[in-house]
Amino acid sequence: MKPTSAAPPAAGFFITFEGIDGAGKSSHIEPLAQALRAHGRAVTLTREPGGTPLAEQLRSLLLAQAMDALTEALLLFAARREHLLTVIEPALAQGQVLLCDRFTDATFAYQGHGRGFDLQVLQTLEQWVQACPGAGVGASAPGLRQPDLTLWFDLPAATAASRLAGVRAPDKFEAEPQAFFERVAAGYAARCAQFPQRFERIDASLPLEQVWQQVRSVCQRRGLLGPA
Ligand SMILES: Nc1ncnc2c1ncn2[C@@H]1O[C@H](COP(=O)(O)OP(=O)(O)OP(=O)(O)O)[C@@H](O)[C@H]1O
Ligand SMILES: Cc1cn([C@H]2C[C@H](O)[C@@H](COP(=O)(O)O)O2)c(=O)[nH]c1=O
Repeated sequence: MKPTSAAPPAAGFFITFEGIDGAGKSSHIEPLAQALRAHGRAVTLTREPGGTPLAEQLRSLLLAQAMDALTEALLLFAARREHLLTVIEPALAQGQVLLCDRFTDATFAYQGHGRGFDLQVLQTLEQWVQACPGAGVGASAPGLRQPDLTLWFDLPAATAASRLAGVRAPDKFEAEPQAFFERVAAGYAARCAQFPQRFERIDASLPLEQVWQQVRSVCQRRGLLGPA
C-alpha cells in the first residue's frame, strides 16, 4: 500500500491572555486569531469568567455584585469548570488553538494578591477544577489542565487607569483603587517568576503596533506562526 503523505493532525494548544484591566489584552486577541487562521490553524476564541451561557450568567453576577471573597472564588471556579468541560477541552481535543482572555492566573492575581485571599485554598480549587482526563500528558502535574502559553501584558497600574478613563463605565473590579491593581500586577509578576516556561512578558506600555510585534514574535518563536 502507498504511504500517505498527509501531515499528522495538529495538537491542541492553549494560550491565555493575562494582565490588569486596561493592559491591552483584548486589542490583540482577534488579530492573533486571524494570524493563526491565516497560518492554517483552527482557532477558538473565548474568555473568563464566561465562554458558555451558564458561565456568562456567573460573569454578570461576578462583575456587578459585591460578595464575600470565598463566594467570589467559588463562582469563578464554578464558571471555569463549566467552561473547561464544554468549550476548552473539546476544542483542544480537536487540535484547535484555544485563545482565552484570562484564566486561573487571573484568580491568583486578583483574588489572591489583589484581595489577599488564601493562595493555598486557590491552589486546592485549581487542582479540583482543572483535573481533566485529556490534560497534562508529560507535564509536571499529569491530568491538570494548564495553559501551554500565557501572554502577560505588563503595564503600570497608573497607565492602565489613564487608558481606561472615560472609555466605559467601570465594573466592580475596574472600580477598585489603583493600589488594588498594583497588588494584582505584583501577583502577575510572581506568577511569571513561578512559571517561566509558559509565561511570556509583553511590554504593554509600548504603542499598539510594537505590542503586536512582541505577540507575533513570541508565537513565531514557539512555532505557532511562520515568519511575517
Ligand atoms: N498599546 C496601547 N497604547 C495605547 N492605548 C492602548 C494600547 N493597547 C490598548 N489601548 C487602549 O487601551 C484601552 C484598553 O485596552 P483593551 O480593552 O485592549 O485592554 P484589556 O486588557 O482587554 O482590558 P480589560 O481587561 O479591562 O477588558 C482601549 O481603549 C485600547 O484602545
Ligand atoms: C478570570 C478572572 C477575572 N477576574 C476579573 C478581572 C476583570 O476585572 C474581570 C473580567 O473582565 P474583562 O474585561 O473580561 O477582563 O474579572 C477576576 O477577578 N478573577 C478571575 O479569575
